[in-house]
Amino acid sequence: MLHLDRLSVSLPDTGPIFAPVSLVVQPGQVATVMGPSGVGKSTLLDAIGGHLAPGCRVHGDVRLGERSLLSLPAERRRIGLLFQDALLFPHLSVGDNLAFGLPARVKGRAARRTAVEVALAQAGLAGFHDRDPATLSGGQKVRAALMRTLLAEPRAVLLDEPFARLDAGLRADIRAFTFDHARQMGIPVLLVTHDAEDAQAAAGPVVELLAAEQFPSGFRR
Ligand SMILES: Nc1ncnc2c1ncn2[C@@H]1O[C@H](COP(=O)(O)OP(=O)(O)OP(=O)(O)O)[C@@H](O)[C@H]1O
Repeated sequence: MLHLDRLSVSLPDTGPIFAPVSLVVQPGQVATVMGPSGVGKSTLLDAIGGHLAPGCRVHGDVRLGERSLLSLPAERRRIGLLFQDALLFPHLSVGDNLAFGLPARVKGRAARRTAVEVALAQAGLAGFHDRDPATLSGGQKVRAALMRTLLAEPRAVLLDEPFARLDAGLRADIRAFTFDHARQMGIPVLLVTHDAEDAQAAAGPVVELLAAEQFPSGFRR
């Protein structure tokens, strides 16, 4: 279970930028965060993943199970991330991108290659191991990047508008593919989107981030 408990973020020179948000995401559930552009949705995900810029401060708490994540560095939180941009490392082949996500305990060239080939096949990308990521279509890139994220066996996944660049028909397919895979892993998923159809398809709780100034005073700590 991913639990946001009155979570907000201060930037280096500001008070909290959005009103505190509380949310429980159960394993296998996809929750949605919506809100106007610039309100702080990506910043919220950065706070959960441990990727805030120096000088930013987190208010409230983020727990995975019973454990607060806030004292852990990003690499120990085991939170998977999937963004709209920079989905794949351009200097690595598609297969090596997926291998990058594999945990160290999958040892040996052959075992790692097999794990990657299985994931590529699951993503409908059999035979794509040696392809340059630049040659993939938008939907193929999202599927490959999702598999890289899931191969790392994350304990929760954060999705920051990963479908935004896809056209409408493809978007529904890739969205279903993403949610199905995340649900199969039985982990909590948090989706940032501007699209009400994304939120409907996610079928989990929806929270709307409000700018802090819309929130009654007395919140600043
Ligand atoms: N490290 C930082 N230093 C200063 N300001 C920052 C920093 N990171 C984010 N911001 C600012 O914080 C605010 C929230 O940005 P964020 O990208 O989280 O919004 P968003 O809701 O995800 O927007 P969009 O929907 O347009 O992607 C913006 O005003 C942004 O410029």
